[in-house]
Amino acid sequence: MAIAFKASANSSTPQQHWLHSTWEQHQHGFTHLNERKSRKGAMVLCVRAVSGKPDLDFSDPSWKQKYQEDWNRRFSLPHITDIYDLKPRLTTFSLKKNRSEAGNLSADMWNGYVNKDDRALLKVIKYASPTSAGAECVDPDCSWVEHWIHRAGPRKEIYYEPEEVKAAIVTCGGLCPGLNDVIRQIVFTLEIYGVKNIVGIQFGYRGFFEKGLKEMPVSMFFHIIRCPGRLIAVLELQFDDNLQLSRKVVENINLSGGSFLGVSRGGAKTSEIVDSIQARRIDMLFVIGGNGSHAGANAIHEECRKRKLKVSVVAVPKTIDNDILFMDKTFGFDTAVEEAQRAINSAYIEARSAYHGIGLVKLMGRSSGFIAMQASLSSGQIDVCLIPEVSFTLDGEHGVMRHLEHLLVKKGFCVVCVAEGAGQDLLQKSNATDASGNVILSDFGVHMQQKIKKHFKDIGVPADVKYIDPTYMVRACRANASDAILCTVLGQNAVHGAFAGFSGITSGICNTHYAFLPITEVITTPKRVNPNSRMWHRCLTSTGQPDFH
Ligand SMILES: Nc1ncnc2c1ncn2[C@@H]1O[C@H](COP(=O)(O)OP(=O)(O)O)[C@@H](O)[C@H]1O
Ligand SMILES: O=P(O)(O)OC[C@H]1O[C@](O)(COP(=O)(O)O)[C@@H](O)[C@@H]1O
Ligand SMILES: [Mg+2]
Repeated sequence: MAIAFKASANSSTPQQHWLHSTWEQHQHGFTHLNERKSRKGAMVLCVRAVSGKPDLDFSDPSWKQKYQEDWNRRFSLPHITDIYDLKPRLTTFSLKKNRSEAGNLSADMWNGYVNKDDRALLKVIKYASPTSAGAECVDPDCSWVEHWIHRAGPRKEIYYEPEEVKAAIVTCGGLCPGLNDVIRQIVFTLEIYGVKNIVGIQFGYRGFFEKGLKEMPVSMFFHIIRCPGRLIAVLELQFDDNLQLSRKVVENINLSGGSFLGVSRGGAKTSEIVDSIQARRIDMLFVIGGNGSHAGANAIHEECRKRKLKVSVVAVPKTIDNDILFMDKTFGFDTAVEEAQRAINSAYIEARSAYHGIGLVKLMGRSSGFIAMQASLSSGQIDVCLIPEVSFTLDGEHGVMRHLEHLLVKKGFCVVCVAEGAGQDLLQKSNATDASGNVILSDFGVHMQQKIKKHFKDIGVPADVKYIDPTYMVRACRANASDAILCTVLGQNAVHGAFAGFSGITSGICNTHYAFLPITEVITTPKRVNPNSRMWHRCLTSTGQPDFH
């Protein structure tokens, strides 16, 4: 496909405008309803939250139009034609196989492609008041404002010649159930377009430049070994530079957890990565990762633009923490919640069977308590759930300890679930970070265990504390059915996005619809549990716990 550069490249990061972040403030409960009440009254502070940006003037009759224009601009998808004069060609992705008719349309008219102007609404509730549970308002009157996002899926026209494409896949950050399902679907879909040159990058971004880590076309064997009472399939990988990723190679990788390509933290050297992309002549890069990986993917996308490389960088959000903005959920989260049930159930059984038993479970979630909240809700066995988004006190009349005393009197036992990032304000801070720059948290689970033991000893009440920290067990496993389906759609859509010519985008499920979003918009801050949301209130209803203040 012939390429001509445009005279002036568009600015590719439409962001940081006057309205930026108001939506996030609301979506993530930065103004806790109780805090608002106790300080100035709910109405006043909610308004303060949305009008935090000085340029947001609601007395301007055209504020809504300006807001929506700004929104549409922010959520427009960066495209390779922003820097190239490039004509599309008809897609090679055919939906018409063996199809004679679809609904009322003749076979000729029906094509099943997503129109480039198709949009989905991100939010569908009209809140009557800023005090409504979970209200996400733009202005003090909670006016109805449409937030449109782009629909994902195959387009009729594409911007790459499939036979000339070299596509690369990389998985970064921590493990997450479903990584292999996404890799597999990306490979399948690329092949259906007609791509023959597909490679895997080993062990995250460092696979681009670290010596000894080559592109990863591999051979794969399953060995069956027999343990007492059961058969275990062990995946053995053999590295061979001459093989390509193909349907045959990845066909069964979804049967095991982890990442077929390997993952790692750190090693985000954008310039070296793009050197490597250039040297390897990669046209499409699929980055499967969380917030950090997305920031890296966007930096790669920007650098490719700067160097005027025709490369589509498309991300797929992965994280068991479910902490990516705008997404209904990220793949792996459901599975992690399901796995967490085992730990909670064991803690319940231990506590229930002991005299004054107290079960304590710590679950992953460094900045967001979604896993702890959902696992508490789904298990129905939790009496107290503590998450990073909601502050609490341990001591005193309204503290957690007093409530545990009360539970022992009332029920004879209790079970507590804490998120990894909870109660950090009660612990000594460490300045340590991991290789990716994520802060290493103090261990609240261990602190809580010691605290409970000491408290009951001090007051002379026997308490049998059983602490369970399942750590990696909630994520080092195969995706469940619901996550496997999500992975399938997201992986396929990522390929559709790349062929449609987008770059610097991610593929997600938002308000039940599959969508493409600019990466810049999803990485502004981690998504967090909104303490004013119905879901958190449901969790409180279920546990029966009071406010610990
Ligand atoms: N702000 C950033 N810009 C560029 N790359 C980043 C950034 N933050 C993290 N990365 C890189 O992304 C990769 C994954 O990040 P990490 O935070 O470990 O996991 P996750 O993607 O799951 O959040 C790492 O290689 C890391 O170096
Ligand atoms: O020990 P590791 O591998 O760094 O992983 C721990 C972290 O992984 C997480 O699951 C999040 O990982 P990601 O950010 O990679 O999705 C956190 O909940 C937890 O703090
Ligand atoms: Mg992260």
